[in-house]
Amino acid sequence: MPTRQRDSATRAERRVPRVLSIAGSDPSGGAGIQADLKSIAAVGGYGMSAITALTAQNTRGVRGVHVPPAEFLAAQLDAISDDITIDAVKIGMLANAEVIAVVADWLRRTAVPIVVLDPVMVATSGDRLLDPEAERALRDLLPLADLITPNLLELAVLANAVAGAEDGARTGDGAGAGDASADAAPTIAPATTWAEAIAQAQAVSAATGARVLAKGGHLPGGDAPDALVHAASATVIEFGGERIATTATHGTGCSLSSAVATLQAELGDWEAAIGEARRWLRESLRQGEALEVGGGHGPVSHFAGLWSRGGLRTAPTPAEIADEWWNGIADVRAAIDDLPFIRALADGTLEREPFLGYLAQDALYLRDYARVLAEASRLAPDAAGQAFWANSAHGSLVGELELHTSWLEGAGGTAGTGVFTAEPDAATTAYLDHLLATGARGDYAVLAAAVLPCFWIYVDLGERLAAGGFGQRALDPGHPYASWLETYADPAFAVATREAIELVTREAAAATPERREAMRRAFRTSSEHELAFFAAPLG
Ligand SMILES: Nc1ncnc2c1ncn2[C@@H]1O[C@H](COP(=O)(O)OP(=O)(O)O)[C@@H](O)[C@H]1O
Ligand SMILES: Cc1ncc(COP(=O)(O)OP(=O)(O)O)c(N)n1
Repeated sequence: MPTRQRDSATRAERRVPRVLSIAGSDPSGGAGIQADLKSIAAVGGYGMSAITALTAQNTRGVRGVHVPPAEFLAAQLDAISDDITIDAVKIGMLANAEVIAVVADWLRRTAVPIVVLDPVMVATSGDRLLDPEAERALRDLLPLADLITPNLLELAVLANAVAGAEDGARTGDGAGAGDASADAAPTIAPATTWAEAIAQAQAVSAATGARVLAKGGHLPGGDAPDALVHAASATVIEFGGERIATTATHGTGCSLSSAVATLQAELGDWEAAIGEARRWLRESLRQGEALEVGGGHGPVSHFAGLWSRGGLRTAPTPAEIADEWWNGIADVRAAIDDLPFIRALADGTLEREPFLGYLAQDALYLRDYARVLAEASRLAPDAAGQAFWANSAHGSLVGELELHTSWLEGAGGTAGTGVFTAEPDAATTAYLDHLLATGARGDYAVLAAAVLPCFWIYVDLGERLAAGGFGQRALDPGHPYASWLETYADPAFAVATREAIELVTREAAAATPERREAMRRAFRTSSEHELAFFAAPLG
């Protein structure tokens, strides 16, 4: 047998591999192309399928097989490869010698970097699914694969076949599958020990040049090991694992091989790809029975892990989150608008004492707010977030405190020394406690949501004050607090606020529903503190 010389470990990694399954259809959805497409998607690939055969089967067994003309399979394969770059191919059920010839011809013409061949040859009952001619054709296809993934029965057939091909040896109780004169397939004598299975895998790997994944799903006992065997490098990598007690094992071979093809295209490392595929399959096996599909051997639950970790609902977009959060504090915003402090600030009737008291509390607030922003910068997952919050911390300290100091100098709070001596009131303390505690909990997303209302509510108020939303007096240059009101409408702060909203809502869109809800709660709580803060001077 010719061997295939290539080293797939050096291939470039692909984040979302484009993976083609060449396999039969299982209308019950547990095996064949249906299982392959689910598996490819579940482990992060883009799945495609060229159908070799249609079966009529369910979880209890196969009732019939219809094989469309082989030329139509060739047309499917060419349609895909003429247009799409294929990162990996998984080959499953190949119904007859003609179909195998089409696949072999297409593989030789198409430079697919990764080929995983699951030799679907024997039903779990032990019945042969391929006639002797097809078995011989399949044997010739083996060297075109990078990885062959037989179960114990198939491994025994392949080992007999390669032994028969090399020395004409007869094994089992009949002619080897490689014997062209044999019309009836011999009874299969699968390995009875794991060591024997590994020896068979070594023989198949040596004869084909491909790696062989010997699968222990059909072994008796409490273990379900697999072993990656590569004769050329004399390596045997074992993957141990307890057998999972479940009847939902239909399509495990299909699912594993397509997951391995996908992960190999992403990771470029067979051991890592198989290890990850097995972890995913075992998680899916554990949840299979919960699907309650069929009365026989049901399917594995291909997406169980994703569903439990990522949820089932589509995540809202950042813009939708912004709308939801902003509308969710409409009551708080309306209450702020109605505050005597805001009304009096707008129409210029606010007494100087409560105004300066407000500024003093604001200055105290901003000092710790800057610390909280610096903590957000420290926790930010990327440089953009890190820089944004660090700049904001700087702006909060320098810009705002300078302005406050210029208003407060000599006004009692600073005693003319420039050193601020006022004490934080209850509203300021409560607000800062909330922010500092959120920062101390170390969840960046929740902290970022908590600091957002101070940007957003402030800018919204400033823009509406500047637009005359609270009366024309706020626009009058003779207004007693005109220079202060100008800071509310600072365009640079509006730009920073838009950036803050984008940063936070993008983080929320990528978060789990639970985390997003924690963010929303933090945002709402800070908004309520904003209300209390504005209410305090006249409260
Ligand atoms: N009950 C089980 N518990 C854990 N792993 C299993 C179980 N049944 C099958 N597997 C795993 O599923 C994969 C497919 O194995 P196998 O059933 O031997 O192949 P096939 O589906 O081709 O007959 C292997 O990784 C095997 O170890
Ligand atoms: C259309 C089709 N292809 C393959 C199989 C067998 O799948 P496999 O994953 O090897 O199956 P189990 O023996 O684990 O069920 C099939 N049934 N149908």
